[in-house]
Amino acid sequence: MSSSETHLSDVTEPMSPEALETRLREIGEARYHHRHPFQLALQGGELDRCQVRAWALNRYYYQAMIPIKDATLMARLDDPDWRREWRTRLVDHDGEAPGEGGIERWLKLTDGLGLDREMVRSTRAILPTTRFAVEAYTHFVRDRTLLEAIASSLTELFSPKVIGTRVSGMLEHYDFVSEETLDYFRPRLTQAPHDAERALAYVREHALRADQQQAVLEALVFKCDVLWTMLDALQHAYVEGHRPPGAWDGESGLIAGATP
Ligand SMILES: O=C(O)c1cc(C(=O)O)c2c(n1)C(=O)C(=O)c1cc(C(=O)O)[nH]c1-2
Repeated sequence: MSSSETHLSDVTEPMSPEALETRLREIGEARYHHRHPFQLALQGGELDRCQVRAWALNRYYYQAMIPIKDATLMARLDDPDWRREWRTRLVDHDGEAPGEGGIERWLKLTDGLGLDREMVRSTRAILPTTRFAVEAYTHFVRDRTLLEAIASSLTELFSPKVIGTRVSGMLEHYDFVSEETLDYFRPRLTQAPHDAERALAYVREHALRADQQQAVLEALVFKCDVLWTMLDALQHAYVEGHRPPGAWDGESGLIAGATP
């Protein structure tokens, strides 16, 4: 691994917006979860049904907390134009009515995998690391500058590619998933590029000083670490077999009639 991948070199002089964007994209290339072994195993068909269920169960907590994170961020935006822009994210996840939106579509994924909704929604069986990582993200957005909070969403610049690879790999390799089960991801392929483009425009416009640019780069590194850590936890518990006490046992909380 080259030093540019392992260390974030300090920003000493202000960069142009183009140079800043290049640095952000380099960070994504080196640190985004498209490189994680669990993601590679998921898309490569190397996981069993229990491991795929564990992924969907844990990722539900991320989905459920994203609108809370975005509501926190929105409350800090004093410009109505930006609030209007940001609120589409809430609608994307919560829908306009019960039964709509991204959280509901994620539950269709966990339904399709045979997981009981009450168990999924309660989040009681998720890994402690999943909880800590997702909370770290929501706290970061609450506590850091607005610029850093917005920059931390920039992982979405890289999500359409990993989603495309994940969906096609899962459809190819697992007979227990279908296009319908993976329907969550379809709208993300248009929502994510729109959201990321707006967040990037904000960052390019507002990160002008060297210290601001440094903070933006570090915010993206932080968010890559959040996503990476969530997959590390799944790898440790469900691939290497070190399941922490209280985490889903791979057997309970299944819908009646689901394949064990
Ligand atoms: O499937 C993925 O790999 C992936 C990654 C990310 C991301 O990069 O944070 C998000 C999503 N999906 C996603 O579905 C989503 O709604 C989302 C919101 C955000 C955010 O930080 O506000 N990231 C992501």
